[in-house]
Amino acid sequence: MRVIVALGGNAVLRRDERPDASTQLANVRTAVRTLAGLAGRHELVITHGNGPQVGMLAVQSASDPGLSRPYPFDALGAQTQGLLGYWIQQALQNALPGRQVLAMVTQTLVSAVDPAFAAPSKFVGRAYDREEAEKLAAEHGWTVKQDGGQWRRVVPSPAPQRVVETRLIRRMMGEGVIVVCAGGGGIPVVRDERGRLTGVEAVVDKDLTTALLAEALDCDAFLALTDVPHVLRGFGTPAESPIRHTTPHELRALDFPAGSMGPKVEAVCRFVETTGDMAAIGRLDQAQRILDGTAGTIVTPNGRWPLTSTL
Ligand SMILES: Nc1ncnc2c1ncn2[C@@H]1O[C@H](COP(=O)(O)OP(=O)(O)O)[C@@H](O)[C@H]1O
Ligand SMILES: NC(=O)OP(=O)(O)O
Repeated sequence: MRVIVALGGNAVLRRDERPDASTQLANVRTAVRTLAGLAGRHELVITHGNGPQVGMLAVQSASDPGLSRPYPFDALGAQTQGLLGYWIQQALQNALPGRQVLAMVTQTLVSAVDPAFAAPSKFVGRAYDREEAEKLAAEHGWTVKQDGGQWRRVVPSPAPQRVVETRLIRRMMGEGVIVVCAGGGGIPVVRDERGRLTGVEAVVDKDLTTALLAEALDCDAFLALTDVPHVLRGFGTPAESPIRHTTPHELRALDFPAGSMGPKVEAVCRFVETTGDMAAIGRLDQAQRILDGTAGTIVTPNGRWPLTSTL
């Protein structure tokens, strides 16, 4: 099977952890144990989040007295692709001697007139209490929003339209290379009327970009891997219960929070609706069990996995 895996931000940096390089690298090495197992059985493409990291770089840039203005988010997104791509690539090379691994810097095309530019929604960086968040917002001109019990900065997150380097990713896969790409949803760029690309101030949702790429690369399965074993019905209520096997239709009838589970559910539904293949949301360390059908929230056109006829 050709499998695309979107590695959640939580896999690299948990909310309760300090963002030291050593902590993130240790988490990447743990994540890669699972990914290396998948690569032994399947053709694998890996994408990853960058919310915590891109927010941290933005804070550093905003507080640098030597700069006349902070670095724009396309540049910060490129930095996170380089850093996380490097860690993932090296950990995979060490885990899979003899396999070719390539972390690519990739751009994601968005529309310059996407309404998301006027309505920031993507959480980046660490969480603050309300007072601190509002103080930082006033100081730096940020928009902040509530994320669970805390507050975080939000930035525009336009819809991904195409991964610019899709053909090159496909070519590398054809050579047997394990490709790491579309990190942080890809560096957001727009194309002008002369075909030239320019970066824009945004952070694209990595699950939505992964769905797009999964389709463009003819993947058989799309796994959105995070820190929860299932999507929960009634999340946060006493009646919450895991959704195990489902359809896009059933999932779309439920409500999910915009900053976290919402885009994941939207991404897996789109992939299944467009391709008729399988997508799933679940815990990173259960990735192979998800593909076997014994873990995670598995989404297929008829709610069955492995796919069987309903006739
Ligand atoms: N209905 C739900 N079922 C399960 N988790 C949910 C649900 N709604 C929100 N969440 C939250 O979504 C989080 C995963 O989303 P997110 O933090 O964006 O993941 P990642 O950064 O790993 O991609 C979970 O840790 C959980 O707190
Ligand atoms: N860019 C992005 O979607 O990052 P997270 O998954 O870390 O939020």
